[in-house]
Amino acid sequence: MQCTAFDTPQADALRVQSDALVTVSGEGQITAVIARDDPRWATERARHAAAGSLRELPEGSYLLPGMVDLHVHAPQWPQMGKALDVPLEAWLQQNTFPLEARYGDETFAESVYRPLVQQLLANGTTTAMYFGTLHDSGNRVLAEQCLRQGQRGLVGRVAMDEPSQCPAFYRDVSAQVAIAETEAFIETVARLPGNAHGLVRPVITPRFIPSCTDALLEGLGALAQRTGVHVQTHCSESDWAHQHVLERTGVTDAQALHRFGLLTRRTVVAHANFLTPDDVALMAQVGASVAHCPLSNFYFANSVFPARSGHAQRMGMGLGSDISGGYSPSMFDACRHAITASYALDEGVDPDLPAAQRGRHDARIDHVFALWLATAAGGQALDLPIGRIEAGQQFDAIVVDCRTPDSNVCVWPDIDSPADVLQKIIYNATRSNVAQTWVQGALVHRRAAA
Ligand SMILES: Nc1nc2[nH]cnc2c(=O)[nH]1
Repeated sequence: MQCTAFDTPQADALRVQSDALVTVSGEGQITAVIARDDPRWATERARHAAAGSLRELPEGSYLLPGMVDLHVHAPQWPQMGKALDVPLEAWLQQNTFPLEARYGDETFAESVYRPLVQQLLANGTTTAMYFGTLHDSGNRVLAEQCLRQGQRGLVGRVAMDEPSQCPAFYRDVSAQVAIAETEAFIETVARLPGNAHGLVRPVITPRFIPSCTDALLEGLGALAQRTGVHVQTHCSESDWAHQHVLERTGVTDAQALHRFGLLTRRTVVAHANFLTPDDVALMAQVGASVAHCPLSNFYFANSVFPARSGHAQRMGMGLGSDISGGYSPSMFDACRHAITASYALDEGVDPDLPAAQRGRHDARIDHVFALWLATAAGGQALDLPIGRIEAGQQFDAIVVDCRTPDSNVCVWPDIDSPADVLQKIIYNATRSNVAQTWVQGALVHRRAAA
């Protein structure tokens, strides 16, 4: 592909590769990114042009790494954009558990998961880490939809067995059953037809400590240690959730998860707003990561996740939409919310306080950091070679077209530098700018012609 590519190899480093040739193997791996002034550029371009394998992006279109959404509740898709006026603990019981309980019905699961995967691809999300439900059949439908539509998916069979927190209609009958079914789902995913390259992966998924018994957490921790598969859960999300775990276990979420064997290099904990300094050090030491969900944090988390300081302390992190605690499927929106949230944390929000006491300074992140969170950092969190446009990475990428007639990204070529264009993309791109979505070298979504 002959294109101008933007990516962020590090948190504060934007890389612009202008008019480069990105070459991709038959297996979908980037084999080289050849700069315009490299002597190989002309010969490689001519070779691909003669073979009919050259794609040239038009003026005004740019290549970006595909978006990595580290936290999506797939069964909550029908609930996106509503029911956000109650606190987390009420929202779970009143709205979310009754909806999630329906996914034993495969037809219903298909009617939700097919458009979900389609819409996320259309928004530029090439990798999603999904919470499913308790139901083997529904979770299999989700994994199959990822495979069929070509999305990189990490799919978790949710485990939750604590009777005081989970209603009888949506609860594992025992820790043993939840552990056995999680293990069976790991096998199911490995054996899915068409999944030989591991495009879809299973995830061990205790919902969060309040909804799991110690026996379940211990069993899933042992399974994580034995299999090495990814782990996802929620951690210290809100005042209520954080206090609940402190009272029940005597330690913080992160420390309890560690004791249970659930904090690994391949663990992603969502939210994590109330991590203590010791928790951050523990996360960094283990190599576990946070799915920063800036939008849903405004509704449920009572605070802003301090991404800048967590990164300074070498803790892994990426971005999550947290559908449907977050109401937007767009990772461009997640980038914007992450930036806005960081400004709110930095400046503070209560005008009655003196300026010096209002905020937590040095908390701001910018659009480059936000793009890094949504791409390279997400890939690093998942321990997968995705998120950058360079040799050795998978060709998971999106083409952003700034000249589509309904674009909110307005570029003036004689005023805007390439870095300005990228900034405008992060602030103003919508789904209508996502012209193409590529996963592992395959074109998996193309915007419909206007
Ligand atoms: N945001 C969010 N937090 C949770 N904590 C436990 N379950 C959930 C969930 O579904 N969404």
